Amino acid sequence: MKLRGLYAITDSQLLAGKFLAYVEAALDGGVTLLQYRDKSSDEARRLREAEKLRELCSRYKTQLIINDDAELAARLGVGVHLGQTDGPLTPARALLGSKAIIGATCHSQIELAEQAAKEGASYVAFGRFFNSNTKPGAPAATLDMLAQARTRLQLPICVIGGVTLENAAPLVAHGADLLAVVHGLFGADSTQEVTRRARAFNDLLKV
Ligand SMILES: Cc1ncc(COP(=O)(O)OP(=O)(O)O)c(N)n1
Ligand SMILES: Cc1nc(C(=O)O)sc1CCOP(=O)(O)O
Ligand SMILES: [Mg+2]
Repeated sequence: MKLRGLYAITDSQLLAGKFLAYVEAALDGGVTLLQYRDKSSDEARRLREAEKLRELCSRYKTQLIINDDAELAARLGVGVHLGQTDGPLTPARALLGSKAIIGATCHSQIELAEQAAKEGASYVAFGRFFNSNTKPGAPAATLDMLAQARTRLQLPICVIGGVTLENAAPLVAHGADLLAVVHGLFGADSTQEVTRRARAFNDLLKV
């Protein structure tokens, strides 16, 4: 499967009180990957919420990705996204199997992406491209770096960090396959607006 489209990422604070309604609204508009990102240490809640998301994703034929936690991903039979300090890719690939989607954070370093490709990543993620409400301190990445990465890498490229409908077009023009978005998607006043945004992000990626 070609990984291209909207990559929706959940945020427990932003989605408090409307978690499943907003996620379903996004899925309704079209989501290629949905990442469950919860930085709390409440493991029971994480398992409960991830199970609900797996059910929703299966209904909408969307792939679920768990942030940070390869064991939870293995327990649910879904994919995982690992940052540079979240554990190595090779054992995660062995744990999850050859078909699982495994993503790797590469900040703005193409060498990290080449290494991730060798270790079995399914996609590589670069960022942060713009100011991010969700992760203001993430290291910055540039469009020039993205264009260079596109010429050097065969893997799908994901971009992240402050991505909105207003600023995403140049990212696509410079080689992005997956637009990873928290606020630019879920920071909306209604479920209808979430669905509209999801459709509009996907339109930007149609070739
Ligand atoms: C698609 C995607 N790209 C990058 C990240 C960031 O991962 P990481 O650097 O491990 O930071 P946290 O998200 O764990 O705070 C991501 N989650 N998803
Ligand atoms: C989780 C995350 N990682 C980033 C990185 O650059 O690695 S930026 C980021 C937050 C993305 O949320 P928003 O779309 O609200 O900016
Ligand atoms: Mg992480």
